[in-house]
Amino acid sequence: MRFIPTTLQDAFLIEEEPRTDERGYFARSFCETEMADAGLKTRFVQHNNSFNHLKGTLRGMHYQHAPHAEVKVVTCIRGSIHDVIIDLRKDSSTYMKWEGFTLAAGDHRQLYIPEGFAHGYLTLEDGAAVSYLVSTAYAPGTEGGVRWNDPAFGIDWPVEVTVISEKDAAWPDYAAG
Ligand SMILES: Cc1cn([C@H]2C[C@H](O)[C@@H](COP(=O)(O)OP(=O)(O)O[C@H]3O[C@@H](C)C(=O)[C@@H](O)[C@H]3O)O2)c(=O)[nH]c1=O
Repeated sequence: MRFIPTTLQDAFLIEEEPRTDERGYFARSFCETEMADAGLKTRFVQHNNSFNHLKGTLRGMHYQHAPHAEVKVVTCIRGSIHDVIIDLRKDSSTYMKWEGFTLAAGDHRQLYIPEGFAHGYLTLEDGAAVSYLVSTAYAPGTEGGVRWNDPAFGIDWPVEVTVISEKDAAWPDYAAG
């Protein structure tokens, strides 16, 4: 596995290193030893899947407040998505910065998202599916969100947002502290 720094402190792209032969390939997508050596979290308590009928579906931007903050490791397992993370850690050198990544089925890439980040994604094609590990149990009362088009961040989305939940369309403007 390769751990590629992003522009955001402590967030990484994880690249698998497939070994190919006439049958296809073998690749490690999770390795406790390699991830611990890279300083990453290795204990996860949920493995979630989400499927989206249509291109232009946006989910996010979500986080859980401390002490329920989550590390997430996100993979696109069908189609492709544009995945965006925002660093909301006030003590971070990259506080309030965001970065977007295209993830596609079969690209051998995962996005490692630290605690204290908001996370969301936009589907780039119909039928896109996402699979992700989370390090902390779902705690609905502790959920927070940033609206996808909040001017405080000015996130650049590559396709039009056409499907979004009422909850995600209504997150209030971010109050920077
Ligand atoms: C996230 C989650 C939701 N649910 C329920 C609540 C609700 O009835 C239904 C759908 O929930 P949501 O609308 O919040 O699902 P969704 O918008 O897909 O939420 C997810 O978005 C992405 C971007 C993330 O980063 C995830 O952490 C998670 O917040 O599933 C669970 O039971 N367990 C869970 O862990």
